[in-house]
Amino acid sequence: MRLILPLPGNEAFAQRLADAGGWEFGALETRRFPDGESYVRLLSDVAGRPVDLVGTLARPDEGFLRLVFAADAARSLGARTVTLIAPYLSYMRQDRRFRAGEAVTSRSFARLISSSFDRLVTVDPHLHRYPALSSLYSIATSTLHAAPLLADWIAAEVHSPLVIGPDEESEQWVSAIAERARAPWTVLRKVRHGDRSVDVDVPDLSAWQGRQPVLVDDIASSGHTLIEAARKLPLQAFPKPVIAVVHAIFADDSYARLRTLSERIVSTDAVEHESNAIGLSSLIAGELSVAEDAAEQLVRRRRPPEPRDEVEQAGYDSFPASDPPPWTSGR
Ligand SMILES: O=P(O)(O)OC[C@H]1O[C@H](OP(=O)(O)OP(=O)(O)O)[C@H](O)[C@@H]1O
Repeated sequence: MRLILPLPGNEAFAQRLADAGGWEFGALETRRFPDGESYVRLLSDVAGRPVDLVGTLARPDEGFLRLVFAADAARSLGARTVTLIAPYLSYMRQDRRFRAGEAVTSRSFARLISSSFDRLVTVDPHLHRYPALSSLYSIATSTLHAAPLLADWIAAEVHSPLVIGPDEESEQWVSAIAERARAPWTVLRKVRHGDRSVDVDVPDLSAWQGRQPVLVDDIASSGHTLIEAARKLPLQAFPKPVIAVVHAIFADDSYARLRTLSERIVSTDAVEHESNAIGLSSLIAGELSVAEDAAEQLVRRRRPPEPRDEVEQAGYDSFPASDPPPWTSGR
């Protein structure tokens, strides 16, 4: 049976995923040594099983090493496959060198993840200049889409909506949501000047007067794109917009600011946030169930297991492990 293992902070989502698929919900122990290094211990038997590490990657720098340590531990303890379930995939926006000398972090991050996992499952990654995750990641990838769920939420909750995307690049995504929600749609024009600096230009929307604007976006990061758009819509005598996003990062005080500028804010649970109203666990569980065989075939080409080291040969590679592990004492 699949084993769902949550990274710290992802327990609630992982539990919903395990429940949706009828899979075992496992546990990891993590802590910091006094010197700041990470300690990771798997508390569930992984040998011979497909193991799914669940960790949304908002604020990835904080937990990245323990994610890799957990994956490598699962692999060296005999997991059949090790999958990363990252409902939000980080480091997708620095997809080229915008200025001389910059690190193209999307490539480096993909290489690091690909070296520890067999497979990646994610939802609406910010694929702007990459055609697909497979052009970036060297492991099996599944890209899932929240657009139908957003559309169904809009159709059920908003009377007479007008679906609005923040920039011209969102046109395809926004039109698909609007079509399913049986609503008209349009896009605004956005120019980004910096991390927290964007201009949003609202074209003449008078043809849709009387409708409830619904701003949709893939990510609310600094929140400034949505803040600018929400500030400007009432200038054309529209009511405050409803806002629906996939990835609710909402850095700094952007959520509080947006609440004053909007009628309602909702998000998927890809990133845990108080605005979460649209669950993704069934979508992901469906993908894991349907694609299980195909995915396992794809990952057969995984590299051979790492050589067992001396500590493992001393007898601590089988479950349950001795408690406490002697080599961690005295640190
Ligand atoms: O909350 P914010 O900090 O404003 O960021 C969110 C916005 O940024 C992204 O696009 P981006 O402007 O990076 O454009 P891109 O499509 O060129 O990557 C994303 O699609 C959102 O529209």
